[in-house]
Amino acid sequence: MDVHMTGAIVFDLDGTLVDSAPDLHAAVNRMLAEHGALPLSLETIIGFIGNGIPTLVRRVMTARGLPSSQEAQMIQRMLAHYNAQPADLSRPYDGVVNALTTLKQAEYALGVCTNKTLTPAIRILDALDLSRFFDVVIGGDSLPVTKPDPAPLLAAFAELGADPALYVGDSEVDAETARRAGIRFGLFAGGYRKTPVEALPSTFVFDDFASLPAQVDALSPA
Ligand SMILES: O=C(O)COP(=O)(O)O
Ligand SMILES: [Mg+2]
Repeated sequence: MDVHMTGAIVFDLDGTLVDSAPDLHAAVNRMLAEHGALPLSLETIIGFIGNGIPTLVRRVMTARGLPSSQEAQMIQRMLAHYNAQPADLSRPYDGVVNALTTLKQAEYALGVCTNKTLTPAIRILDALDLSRFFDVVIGGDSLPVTKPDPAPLLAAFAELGADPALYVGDSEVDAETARRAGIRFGLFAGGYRKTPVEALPSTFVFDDFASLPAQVDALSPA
């Protein structure tokens, strides 16, 4: 990889670096069971991921017809369940560790910008031995606003202090965030997106992390 290419790359977490839906699903169903409500399927929960845990809980409550007066308490219970077991079932996608290793060796500064609450985000990165790659992690509660507002992504790049080369994410929210931030976007097609890839603005699309370093190398200098 050419030295002149080196800059900063920021990654989304859920559905991009890590297949985290199984632990979110388990925590949701533990929370629902406490309230005497029926469980929801993994597929349903995947459709609710992308805008952070408070929004996930609101979507779950709507699906189960639970009164919004219980919202604050349910968000608190969800966080308690999820923080206790954030990475029992979650795994990095194939090729993620090798791709991060290659990009780090090429002296890219790497960061994470997720809408997931910061505490479980850091616990997951630690549990899956991914924290060592990242110099900054911005969570859904790090700033007063969340993605698709561009502020969290711009804050991640500002902390990294290198030229923004690329944002990598899996969802509609990520594509919109990159567009509003004016930063190139690599769309991982293997995550939790609901829209066809053609409908989302991206610099490139990839479905295998083994191909990511070469895609980054092919970009013009940041
Ligand atoms: O927690 C969510 O809902 C989404 O998290 P993400 O921004 O890492 O995809
Ligand atoms: Mg995501």
